[in-house]
Amino acid sequence: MTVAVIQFGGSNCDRDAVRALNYLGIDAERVWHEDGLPEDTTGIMLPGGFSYGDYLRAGAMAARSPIMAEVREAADDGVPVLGVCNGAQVGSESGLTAGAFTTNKSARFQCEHVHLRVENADTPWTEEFDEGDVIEVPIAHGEGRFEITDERYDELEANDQILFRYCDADGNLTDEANPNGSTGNVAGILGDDDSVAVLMPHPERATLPDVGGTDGADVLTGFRV
Ligand SMILES: NC(=O)CC[C@H](N)C(=O)O
Repeated sequence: MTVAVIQFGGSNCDRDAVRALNYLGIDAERVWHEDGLPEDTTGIMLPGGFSYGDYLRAGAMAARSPIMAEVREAADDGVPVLGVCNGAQVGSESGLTAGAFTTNKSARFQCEHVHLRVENADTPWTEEFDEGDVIEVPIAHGEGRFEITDERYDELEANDQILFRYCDADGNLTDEANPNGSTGNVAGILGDDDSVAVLMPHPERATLPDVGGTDGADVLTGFRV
């Protein structure tokens, strides 16, 4: 079982991701996007960073790398795919998931710890949790505000595709707890299949006990399924 952590020019969380996955006993390796997916790929992580300097829109250029067609094919075959932060932006820009991540309401880069409420605990990424559980993980982004049409938002809700929402420490969905102004406090969503997920917060930065919190570990274990 090997998780391919795909590195684009400007990715900067690929090493952290491999380290966090390895710490959990999950085999993972960095894969340069031009090299294509290795044969033995059993999971795919799109890591955080600033692919192509976030030019045009964050994730827009990486989404057009030929490897993303392979990622889509693998996702269609049921290979788990997790996009984190810039990886979430790449996932949404490539159509793996709905909506878009746009400039934070503050118009600033924000680096802070946030609380997330588990909205759907019946997915590979959240099966260690119960619905309504609150976890604490870091965010670090300038373009993390989730935007989507009302119609598509209703579809996401109806299909249980909302994975995490920003909340306060008690699980309340307040405006103050929504760091970037995301529609419906949405922090993470599922693709058409629950084996595909994207989220703006960084579970890999909350996995190793010595770097501040371990609440993200149980998200990454989704790759074990
Ligand atoms: N940590 C990251 O992945 C950075 C996210 C992103 N490129 C932004 O600032 O919006």
